[in-house]
Amino acid sequence: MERLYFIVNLQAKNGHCRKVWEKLEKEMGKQKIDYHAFFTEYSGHAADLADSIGRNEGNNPVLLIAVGGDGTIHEAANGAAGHPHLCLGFIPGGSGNDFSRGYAIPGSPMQALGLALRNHRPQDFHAIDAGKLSLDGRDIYFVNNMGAGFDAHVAKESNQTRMKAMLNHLGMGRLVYIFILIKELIGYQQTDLELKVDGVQYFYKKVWFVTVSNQKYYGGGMNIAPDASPDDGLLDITVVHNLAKWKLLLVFITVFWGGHIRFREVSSLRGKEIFIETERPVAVHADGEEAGTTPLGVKVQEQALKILTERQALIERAG
Ligand SMILES: Nc1ncnc2c1ncn2[C@@H]1O[C@H](COP(=O)(O)OP(=O)(O)OP(=O)(O)O)[C@@H](O)[C@H]1O
Repeated sequence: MERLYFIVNLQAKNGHCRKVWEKLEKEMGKQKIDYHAFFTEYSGHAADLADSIGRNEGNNPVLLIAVGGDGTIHEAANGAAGHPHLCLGFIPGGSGNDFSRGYAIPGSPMQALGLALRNHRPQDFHAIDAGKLSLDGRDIYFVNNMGAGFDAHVAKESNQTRMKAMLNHLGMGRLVYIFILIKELIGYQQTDLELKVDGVQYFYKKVWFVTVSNQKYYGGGMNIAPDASPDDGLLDITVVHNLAKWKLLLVFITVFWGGHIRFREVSSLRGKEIFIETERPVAVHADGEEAGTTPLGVKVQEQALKILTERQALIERAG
């Protein structure tokens, strides 16, 4: 049996995650589960905690569960990369929770705890790729996706707004992205973009944004990269360009079911190594967390992380 650790962001979903953790704690108390829990105290702390757990545990098998939102699993993955005996799990307690959607992890915290606590079969652990984003002299891993341009601008504004707290309080946290998107659409200036994918160059005019995805979901359930697979050794690129503002709203609606890829202003590419340069520096996010500005490089890291997932169970049930 693996040693069980939790990294908990009680601040996720504007503090709602505390309630999630209290329920988990109670259940584990009832079942007399042996575990260690650490609580994040600052932005970036989950990465430091995952890294020190990896170092302290030597070669012992460890199941490290991040409890929070996509930002928390993003940080935990950055700390866990390079510690192959760590397996990452996730219990959703944030507002977006795209990691659960994209990696077949239950969306209900109690069911996700059930997955963490049951007797695991080898096929419950799954090796996934990660993206390595290099910019401003730093390397950052992402597990879901990264984006540059309008989407990163919206992510940044959404994370900073007081509206997020209010909507989270009302149980409508996902709406914050939509409100901010409409608000920021009016003044945003598109930019020309140069993209290099596995050595091939592409140019796009008036680009709203470019995303690089390891799995399909993004921004709280939008199907931005319908064909992305987290274990194919490839990253899926989506460029939205040359689009009138009113049409961007139309395209945006279709992203929820992946219909946007049919528009001629949406280009889809796939590759292992990507360089992105823009006419002027634009905001960049990694898994929804602010990461800096363009230019940047991205490289797929094949099977960089091991995660606990229901993926195999879903495949078996479907088959
Ligand atoms: N003690 C803390 N105080 C302030 N911020 C923290 C603390 N611990 C973690 N954070 C930061 O909280 C931010 C948000 O966390 P997270 O993304 O997990 O939740 P969320 O934003 O509610 O969910 P989602 O990303 O799924 O919408 C992250 O940037 C993380 O670095």
